Amino acid sequence: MKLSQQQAAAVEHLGSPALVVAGAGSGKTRTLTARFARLMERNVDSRRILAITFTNKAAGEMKTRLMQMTGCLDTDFPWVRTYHSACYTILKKHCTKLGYRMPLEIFSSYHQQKTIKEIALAQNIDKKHAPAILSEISRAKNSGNVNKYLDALPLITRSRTEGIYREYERILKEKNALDFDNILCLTRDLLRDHPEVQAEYREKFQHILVDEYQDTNNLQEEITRLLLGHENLFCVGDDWQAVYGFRGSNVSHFLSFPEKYPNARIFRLEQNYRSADEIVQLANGVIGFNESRMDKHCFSEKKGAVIETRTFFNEFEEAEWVARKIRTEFRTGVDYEDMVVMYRTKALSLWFEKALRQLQIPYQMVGSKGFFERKEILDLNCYLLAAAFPSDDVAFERIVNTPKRGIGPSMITKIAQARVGLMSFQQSARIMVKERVLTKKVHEGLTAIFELLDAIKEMPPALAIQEILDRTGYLGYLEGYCKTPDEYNTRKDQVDELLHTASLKETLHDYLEDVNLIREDKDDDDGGGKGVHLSTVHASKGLEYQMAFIVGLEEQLFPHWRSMESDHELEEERRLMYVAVTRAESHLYVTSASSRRKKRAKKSRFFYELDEAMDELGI
Ligand SMILES: Nc1ncnc2c1ncn2[C@@H]1O[C@H](COP(=O)(O)OP(=O)(O)OP(=O)(O)O)[C@@H](O)[C@H]1O
Ligand SMILES: [Mg+2]
Repeated sequence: MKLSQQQAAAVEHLGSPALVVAGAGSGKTRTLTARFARLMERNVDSRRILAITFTNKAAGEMKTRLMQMTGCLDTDFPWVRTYHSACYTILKKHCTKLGYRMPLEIFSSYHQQKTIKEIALAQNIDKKHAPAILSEISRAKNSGNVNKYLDALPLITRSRTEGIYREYERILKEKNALDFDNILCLTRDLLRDHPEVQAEYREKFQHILVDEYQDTNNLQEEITRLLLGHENLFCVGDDWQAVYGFRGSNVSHFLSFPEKYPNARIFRLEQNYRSADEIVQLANGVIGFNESRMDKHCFSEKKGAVIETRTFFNEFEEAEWVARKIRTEFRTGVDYEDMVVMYRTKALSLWFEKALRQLQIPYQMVGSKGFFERKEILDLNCYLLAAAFPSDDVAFERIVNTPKRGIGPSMITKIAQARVGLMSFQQSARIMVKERVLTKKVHEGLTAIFELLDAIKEMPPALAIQEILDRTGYLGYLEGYCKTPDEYNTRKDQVDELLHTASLKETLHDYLEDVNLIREDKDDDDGGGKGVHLSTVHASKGLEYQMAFIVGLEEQLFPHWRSMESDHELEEERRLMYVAVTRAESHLYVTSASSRRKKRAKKSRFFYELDEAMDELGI
């Protein structure tokens, strides 16, 4: 792999922690990957290098790259992972030390929300607060110090959040379950409180490499420090691209690297190898509107970008223009996979999906956490969960009357009331079936469910799903549920997709583990699909495309209304804009609509800033 002098210097550096600070497209990820391969040449065992990526997709790409470079196999790189995935592997091995047992269940966001709502109900708190409370809890955990975080909340929010938090954690523990944040929390506890475990991993990981370091949160930082038994830490990042502050990431870890590691070497890369210089300069112009930022010089030797800003009458015209443009460019030889349509919020994707479909242009959604949250996918996965984890009340409650079997809410209450001690819904229902205390219809319905759950428990996941479909007549039910044949076809396609995903795993537990780790990885896609990418800006991080469309550039949308109150948040939005612009290699189109959902829409301040920067650059 070709490297510049600066990149090579970073790759070769040994003997102290190192940080590569550089703008987008300057080859940070490439440098990190090259360093991995170089360490192998120096006889470091690839299994003893921990390389942290931001998404599962990025981990996959890095592994593929490494395989090409070294001729090794996928399995030779077991520790090229996201924080969550690496921590989960550590936890699985040692969870008994924390009072858990295998198999662990990972709570999906559906499970989290249901559980929080129920607790809120029991504590007389309006369940409409549940989502806010859940994200507060999540931020508290990722802050690294829950109590301190809660203490700093306004009194009312605090008492409400704290009460729910404690009960929520109790339930998780009782169910031997984790949520996504607990994967990190518990790994930290494990490493902190169990010196022998810490020693094991300190000895194991001879080198630690971290990509996208600017978006590390406190907990991840703490885990990294606990794992680091030496000075072989290599981080790369760009403070201009810190865009996860809203989720508790803390760019100060990045900025204070030199203080934390006084003997650290700082490397800077200035040349952008991705984009044409006009795009690089435009991106610099955009970020220039932010007050707080490190200074960086970025340039590119490539010239001749196409940059265009456009405003349309409404969202339909905007989407139609984008779709037509995509078709025209495709005809001139640009592959669909080299094009991306980026938006600030996922809700915007609809219009573009529709316009692309109309022109029969293939597309794929990047970062659509939607898949595992779709009704049909949740239904089927909850069957699998209920089979694998009889204590999972959320899953059992969802499937017990889906498809309808005459087991309505009052019956569910009855089952719930019959529980004693730590008994789960499912256990309670099983006892009622055994004791024959139910009406004929309910008895038969439950019996059928239990026969099904018992049958699929040991099956490979794809077979298990097929069995569920066959025995419950699920597709017939789904057809009745859908309002149009079109909707049914889409949902049916998702079920096929699920069968395919499931067929890649051998055991039910492997499958569920994977689903839950990926499901929560909000920036993942199903990988390898064909077509134009549709993506949130967040999910586009680290990726590159010949041609990029940034759409919906209107006030309230981008910057997002929730982030318009403080300068601090507004700057994060502007960094997001910087991320978006720097995805483009040679073509950049930026669009807005004057009216959206029949309401007047105001052009985004970023739109004007872009125009201003373009004027200055004479583009
Ligand atoms: N020395 C080089 N010579 C040629 N191409 C390079 C070189 N370094 C990087 N590239 C290419 O430039 C592009 C951007 O590199 P990379 O994705 O590693 O940048 P990055 O700094 O990680 O970007 P981002 O900040 O967006 O994550 C890639 O296509 C990469 O292969
Ligand atoms: Mg990168």
